[in-house]
Amino acid sequence: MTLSLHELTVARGGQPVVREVSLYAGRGQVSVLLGPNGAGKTTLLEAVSGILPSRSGRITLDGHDLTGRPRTRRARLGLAHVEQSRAVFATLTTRENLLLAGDPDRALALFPELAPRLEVRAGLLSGGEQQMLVLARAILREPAALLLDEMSMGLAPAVVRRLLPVIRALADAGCAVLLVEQFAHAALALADTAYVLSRGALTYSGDPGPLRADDTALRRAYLGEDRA
Ligand SMILES: Nc1ncnc2c1ncn2[C@@H]1O[C@H](COP(=O)(O)OP(=O)(O)OP(=O)(O)O)[C@@H](O)[C@H]1O
Repeated sequence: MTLSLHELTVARGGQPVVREVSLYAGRGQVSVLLGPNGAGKTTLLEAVSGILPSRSGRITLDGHDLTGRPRTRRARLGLAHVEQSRAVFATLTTRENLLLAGDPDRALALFPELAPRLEVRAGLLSGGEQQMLVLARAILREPAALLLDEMSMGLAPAVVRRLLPVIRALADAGCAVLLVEQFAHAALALADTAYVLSRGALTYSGDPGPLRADDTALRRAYLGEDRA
């Protein structure tokens, strides 16, 4: 499945905060969306999954037009969104949280760390364990495309290093992953394609190589000095 945005514009409080953004997240690929705070990354993901309406432009998933469709319809077509809020059912156990999405054993194959925590209420898990749970729940639903918003926020670098290969493996299994990340270097190391958003518009699209190789290129894109 390919997730495709064509000249997507999204407004917040009457102001466009994502402006005519076109990007592709291909099947089997990790596409990374970087950019400074307030650039519009979360807004863009929320418009793609249907939390927010888009003002103009088009969103398609493998040719199916998602634009204007309700969130549930987008999810049924295979689009999953792991939000920044890292929402788990806090009063349910880890096992119960997993059962709502699929077979807990499959989740444990991805994250064996959760095995001793199965009977613990999800609200009592550490931040890293909660993120594993949230990711496992999304993966159990076998999404065609997965949007990940700041998965690593507030987590120790060692935990982030643990999560990123799982994302890579998910893409290798055929999922189209669109990853919003603060840890630019770690995300770029994983990426097949990179996009940089600055003040609502794309300033870089394509090969992550130049951004990996040269901090100046990344900084210029963040500052909006390179219009793609
Ligand atoms: N609920 C809201 N109402 C009005 N404006 C908002 C709202 N949420 C965010 N904004 C504004 O929209 C713009 C984009 O914010 P957004 O959260 O999408 O950026 P971001 O790139 O995800 O940043 P961050 O990395 O800080 O999460 C910002 O200028 C922000 O102030």
